[in-house]
Amino acid sequence: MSSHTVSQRYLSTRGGSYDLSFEDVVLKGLASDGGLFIPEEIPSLPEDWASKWQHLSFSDLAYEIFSLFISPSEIPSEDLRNIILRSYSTFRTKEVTPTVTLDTERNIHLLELFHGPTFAFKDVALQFLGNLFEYFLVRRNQGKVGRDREHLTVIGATSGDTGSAAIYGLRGKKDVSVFIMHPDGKVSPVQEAQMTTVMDANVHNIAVDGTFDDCQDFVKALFADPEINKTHRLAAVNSINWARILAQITYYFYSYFTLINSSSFVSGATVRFVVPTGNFGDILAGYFAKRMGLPSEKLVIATNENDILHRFWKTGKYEKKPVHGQEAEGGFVEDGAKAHVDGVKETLSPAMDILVSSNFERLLWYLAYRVYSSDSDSVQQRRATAGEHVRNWLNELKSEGGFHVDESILAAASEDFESERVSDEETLRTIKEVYSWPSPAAKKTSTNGYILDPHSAIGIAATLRSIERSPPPTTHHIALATAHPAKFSRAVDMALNAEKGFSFDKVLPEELAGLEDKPRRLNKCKKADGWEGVRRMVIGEVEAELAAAERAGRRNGSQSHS
Ligand SMILES: Cc1ncc(COP(=O)(O)O)c(C=O)c1O
Ligand SMILES: N[C@@H](CCOP(=O)(O)O)C(=O)O
Repeated sequence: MSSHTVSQRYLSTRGGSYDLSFEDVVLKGLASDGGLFIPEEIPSLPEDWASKWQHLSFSDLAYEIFSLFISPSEIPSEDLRNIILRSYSTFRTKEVTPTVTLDTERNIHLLELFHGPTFAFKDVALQFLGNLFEYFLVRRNQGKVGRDREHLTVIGATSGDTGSAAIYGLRGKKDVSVFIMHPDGKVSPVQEAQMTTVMDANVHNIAVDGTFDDCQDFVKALFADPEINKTHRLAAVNSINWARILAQITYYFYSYFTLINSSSFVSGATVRFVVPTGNFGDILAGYFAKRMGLPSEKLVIATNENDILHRFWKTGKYEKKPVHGQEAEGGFVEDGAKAHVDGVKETLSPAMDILVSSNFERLLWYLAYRVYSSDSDSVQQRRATAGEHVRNWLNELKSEGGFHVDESILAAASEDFESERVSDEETLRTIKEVYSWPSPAAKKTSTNGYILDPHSAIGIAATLRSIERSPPPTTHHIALATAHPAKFSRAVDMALNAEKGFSFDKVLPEELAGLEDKPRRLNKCKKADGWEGVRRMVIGEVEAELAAAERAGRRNGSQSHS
């Protein structure tokens, strides 16, 4: 796929092929058969990529990567460049996603992904996606007024970070309403305040008395519902949306270049990325980067105690509920003192309290494509076979609560990935330990040591285990720091409150100070009312919002976008 042919088309992981363009899949989110969109081809890198891209800025690099997937016939180059520049101008550092060194001896680096508006990695993709939605809508709505204007109803589920990043990416944008469901009381206080203190009329928060998985199920049910799809154009902000994955590919390349441009990197050394994982979106972007040609020896999945992915890599079984007492790397899966809600354990890394990882379906398709087709099959046959396997696995997950893959699939999965499960206890220990490291990264902070958020700490704990298998000096580990510690005061305080000179106030950026005291707007929804209850709420609120916008003359097409 070159940047100057027509844009490539997209397939569904469940076997459908709808001949859709990039714009179609971005606006549609989920395929009609319930599957996730994947590009027909994973583009390979231009021959001179390493020398040509090595010193590019983050935005220029993003442009080069996105251009391999989006042709100028869909988004003219100048427009794509502008969207990218606008998206990353909101970040607090010039590098957008800097990589810092935590341990010079052991070659441990941290890819800091929390310098965007909401202090989490989601900003990298959601600032871009927000501007992309706006771009497509402006183009589609030219010259249209009132109810003729296309209006997007964005629906998302969050365990805390996607919600705020989506809200900040979409607040105040014309022709878009955004509805974010979060599990009531299960996101951190800062995350909840970030979402619910945004007063723009197009932002709607819904607290569901269930888990993140319940919210994610509601999203998928709404996308599958013919009734709301007839009257509303639904769009997705979760990583089911292909644009989320695409945008996350950039920082794997950018971090790789930061590392090889540094004096600590010796030619021929290998790189491993370690990724705190829940919904499997972030690490899937790393998989695409690797498949495109980025030299990363392994991708290490780091889960918290909600370890469905880790259990898969150990056993080949993808099962919602762990068997009580089942053996797992790093300990036993057992109830302990904390609550289990519908199979999800509440941990100190709440953004990863996820039972079923939605993007895993995309990887399953690639594994089935590779393992189950023979060279004599046509590409169409191979795609159909992969889709059929994914459909069967997902049906089994729905009906039986799990499925089992054979050894060849597990072996293929293990070629690119390893996995680790990290307990709460180890998370706290890691935050404390890293705080005491005299690292180059610590020197750049205003605190006495480098402070990890609990999700990033899971990445470092997994890194320390991965180092035993793949030690320095030949291997460098880049662990992804997915959120700023200020978002997760509970874990950070628990780990560091006994440390001399530590005070949480020093961690809190001015943008987040006082947020929790601001007025809030939020609706509540009972899990028992099901996705139909959410549907009623969404339809009612969109109607009220559009009527108010019409009364205020905001749907006449003349007002510029924020
Ligand atoms: C802070 C943080 N770390 C890690 C993750 C896991 O990322 P993914 O769901 O893409 O696997 C999330 C949520 O998704 C998160 O919010
Ligand atoms: N951890 C996420 C969960 C949703 O994941 P997504 O990447 O699919 O949007 C969150 O913080 O909301």
